[in-house]
Amino acid sequence: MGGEKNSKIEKMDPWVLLTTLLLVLLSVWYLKSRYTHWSSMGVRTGFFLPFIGHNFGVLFLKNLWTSMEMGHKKGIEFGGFFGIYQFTRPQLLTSEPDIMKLILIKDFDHFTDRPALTQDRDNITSHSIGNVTGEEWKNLRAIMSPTFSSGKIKRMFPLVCQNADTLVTSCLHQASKNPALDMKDMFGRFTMDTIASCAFGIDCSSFIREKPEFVQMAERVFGTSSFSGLVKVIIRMSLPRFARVLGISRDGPEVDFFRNVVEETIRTREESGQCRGDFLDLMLEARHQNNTPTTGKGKTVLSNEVVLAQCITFLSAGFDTVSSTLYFVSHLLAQHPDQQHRLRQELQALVQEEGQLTYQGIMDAKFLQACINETLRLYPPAMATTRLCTKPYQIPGTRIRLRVGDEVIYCTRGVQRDPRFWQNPDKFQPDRFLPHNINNNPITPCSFLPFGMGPRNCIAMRFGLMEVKVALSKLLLKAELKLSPGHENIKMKNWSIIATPVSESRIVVTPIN
Ligand code: HEM
Repeated sequence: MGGEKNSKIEKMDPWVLLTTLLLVLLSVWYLKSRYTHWSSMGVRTGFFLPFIGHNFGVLFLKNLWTSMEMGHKKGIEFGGFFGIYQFTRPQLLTSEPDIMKLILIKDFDHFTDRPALTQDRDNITSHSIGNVTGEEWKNLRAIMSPTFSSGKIKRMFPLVCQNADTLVTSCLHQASKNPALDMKDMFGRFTMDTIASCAFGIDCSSFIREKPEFVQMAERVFGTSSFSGLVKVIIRMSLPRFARVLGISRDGPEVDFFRNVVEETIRTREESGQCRGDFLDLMLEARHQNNTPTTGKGKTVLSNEVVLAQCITFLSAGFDTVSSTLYFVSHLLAQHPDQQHRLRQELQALVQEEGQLTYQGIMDAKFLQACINETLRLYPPAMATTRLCTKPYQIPGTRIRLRVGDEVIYCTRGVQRDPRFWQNPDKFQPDRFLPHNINNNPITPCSFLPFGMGPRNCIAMRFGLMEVKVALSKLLLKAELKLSPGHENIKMKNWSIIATPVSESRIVVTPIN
């Protein structure tokens, strides 16, 4: 047998042998040059596999948030920095708020971009404010920011109240048959109706109609809440050419559906001059202002295609974040009836004072804000904050030199439960966010950042908070929330990029007389 093998090798074409040897040597050289990136700067990496890098963690760990928390702990164990390879792409995880403060705020001009979800310019997402880079992002953010000012958000208060009233009526109606309601589903419908109304200018009526077309198409946009969705995102981000070959970076039919909706609405509004005060109106207003900046190519930034990209972004960035937060806060209040009682008293006092819930009353309510902050600390919907190095950067006090394209990751969930910055980090204690407690015990900068931080934070923070505050307040004024047997603990989807409760997450809703 051995002799047969030797004779096979002897018979091999010397060119084949030479090419194989060359390929092996090239692979070794390539891997060595790739995988010494962090060790050459003294950053520890722990165990990883050639070509796959640290991605094996995603395959063997139970869920995404555990991997985030482990990453944060590794960062602490390794002296503040954990060098990661996403396949061969280097990512630097830091566990230190001081470093993140430099990256997100002080030295932001070196980190203006976020790793793009897709680099394919044919994909509508590539025009999204969350994805565009450099000057294009600066221009777009400058145009869009006024759209999210408190004055403009206030104009949308009645639209949000209308949808919250429908949510409460539907909850009470369903609770009269079975009080253990699937609140993930109810909050999902409220959020969907609100985005449909505020971003697309249409009435979705998802409480009345079973799965309207808008909802079916929106669900395709949220394809990231499964394991396969997560794998697609990783491939799109790390291996864009491969993603193109596989056809997973192309727009799906849902984009055509939303394009038709947006173009039709724009046409109707331009013809009729009708205004609803929603995001679409505000973007059209910005477009019609003479001073609309242009891109380097002389194209208007807010073309129909760009407006469509932002509407789809509001849908993807604003759906799970808001509906999950509503679920988490309701669950935590059902778990802590004393805190629920305190919050209801604050809301009842507001109504007594003003005769009804007002925008200002809700936005100024201190204990309401504290309960939501504490929920967002324990369950931040976006589990990590990421930035891309856009200008070479030496991290002060270290040997770490970041090159253009290197990625920095910070585990929001890890730092927000880090005992170095929070007492009783896993306990729900809204009081820690009351103004007098913050004055006595200030929050470490960058240890609480559910909406990100710095110039590229969540542009819609005020709007998202308003949605959560309005829906929660209206619900608590009409109903008591209690834990449902079998649903005592929050169960989360394992592979959703946005922290999301599993389907059929129930809470008992009892009307208050
Ligand atoms: C509770 C609700 C929400 C939470 C916790 C949340 C959280 C976040 C976070 C963590 C980021 C990244 C920030 C950073 O990198 O520093 C972000 C960005 C963003 N969010 Fe939100 N978000 C919420 C609601 C919304 C809503 C309702 C919308 C749209 C209507 C929205 C639109 C966006 C957009 C467009 C960006 C990208 C901004 C940019 O790159 O300039 N978010 N959000």
